[in-house]
Amino acid sequence: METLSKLLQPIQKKTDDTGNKVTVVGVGQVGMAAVFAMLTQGVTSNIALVDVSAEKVKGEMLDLQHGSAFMRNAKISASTDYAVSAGSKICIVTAGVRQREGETRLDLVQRNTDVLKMIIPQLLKHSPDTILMIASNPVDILTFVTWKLSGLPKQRVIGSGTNLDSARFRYLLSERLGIAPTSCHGYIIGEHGDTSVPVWSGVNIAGVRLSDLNKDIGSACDTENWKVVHEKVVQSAYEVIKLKGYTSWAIGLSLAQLARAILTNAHSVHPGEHGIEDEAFLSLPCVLGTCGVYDIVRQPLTDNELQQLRKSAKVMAQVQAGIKF
Ligand SMILES: NC(=O)C1=CN([C@@H]2O[C@H](COP(=O)(O)OP(=O)(O)OC[C@H]3O[C@@H](n4cnc5c(N)ncnc54)[C@H](O)[C@@H]3O)[C@@H](O)[C@H]2O)C=CC1
Ligand SMILES: CC(=O)C(=O)O
Repeated sequence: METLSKLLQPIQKKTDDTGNKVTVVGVGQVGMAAVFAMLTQGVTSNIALVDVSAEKVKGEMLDLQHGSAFMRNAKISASTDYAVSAGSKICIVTAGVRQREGETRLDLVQRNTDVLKMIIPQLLKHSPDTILMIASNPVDILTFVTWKLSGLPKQRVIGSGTNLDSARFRYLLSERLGIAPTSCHGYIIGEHGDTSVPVWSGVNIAGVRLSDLNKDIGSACDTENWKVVHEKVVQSAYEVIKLKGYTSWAIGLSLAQLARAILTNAHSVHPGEHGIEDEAFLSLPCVLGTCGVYDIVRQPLTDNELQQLRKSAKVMAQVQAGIKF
């Protein structure tokens, strides 16, 4: 008798199905930060990695598997073959090129559209019921591209959008107010990045709106110059890219939070990408759960905030018009 048979008396065949499988396509800085956050936070116990580089994807898989005993018994698989992604509840796409110093996110659009053309049909072939979550940049436009390529209903195509910008905003508010980021409530909506819109009218601490204390907050005539907080949010990625070459930890944590909301059917509200009009995807506060986006919160906006959101949508539409599908 072999050792295994001496140890175990089989009662039934084991299944690998955990019901919470997540595939991450692109095992670069963003993909691996998201994977590490999801595994260490116990967001999923079943991760599949896919990348074009066979060596890199195998190396990342082995390195994580060697850490298994420090985590929560997750199954970690990897391949260049999309069959490894079969049965995923969520597929997160972080593959493609990133900005070099001096480039904007919009500069990446056609190169990363071409990458998505290869990836999306493969993901859907193996996981037809999946929710697609896009992080590759320019994320708003690539979420629109994914929606077009996939033919899925909008509620199942989600971009990480301004979830990251909002987290940066809350951190910077916390620094100025001396209050924890989790207790500083505020949303950035619209484009992830350069034309993002800070909803100053709703920023609050324990329900106390800062705009009731300073009616000019965030505007050009605000003598306390709070608008610099949003300016810093917009500059954040450029600053980090200049310093370390890429951004990774914050977006990894942001993706893990969105994945958790879906896998736990949390009905929690996140500024995620959604098709606000037929031809543009921009971030608005969305209620997320196991079926994807359930609702969009009807956030009251000032005329100025609405005008900025429309400007964001216009920029998106202009860039989208030039994409070759
Ligand atoms: N939405 C957000 O808030 C953020 C988005 N990003 C974006 O995420 C993307 C990835 O950034 P990084 O991880 O830093 O880049 P990276 O260069 O470190 O990794 C990209 C990975 O994609 C893989 N890849 C390329 N083409 C592929 C294909 N056709 N199929 C499968 N894998 C493929 C590469 O082999 C590489 O491993 C960029 O577009 C970047 O701009 C980055 C930070 C924040
Ligand atoms: C690169 C990028 O999109 C970010 O860190 O915001």
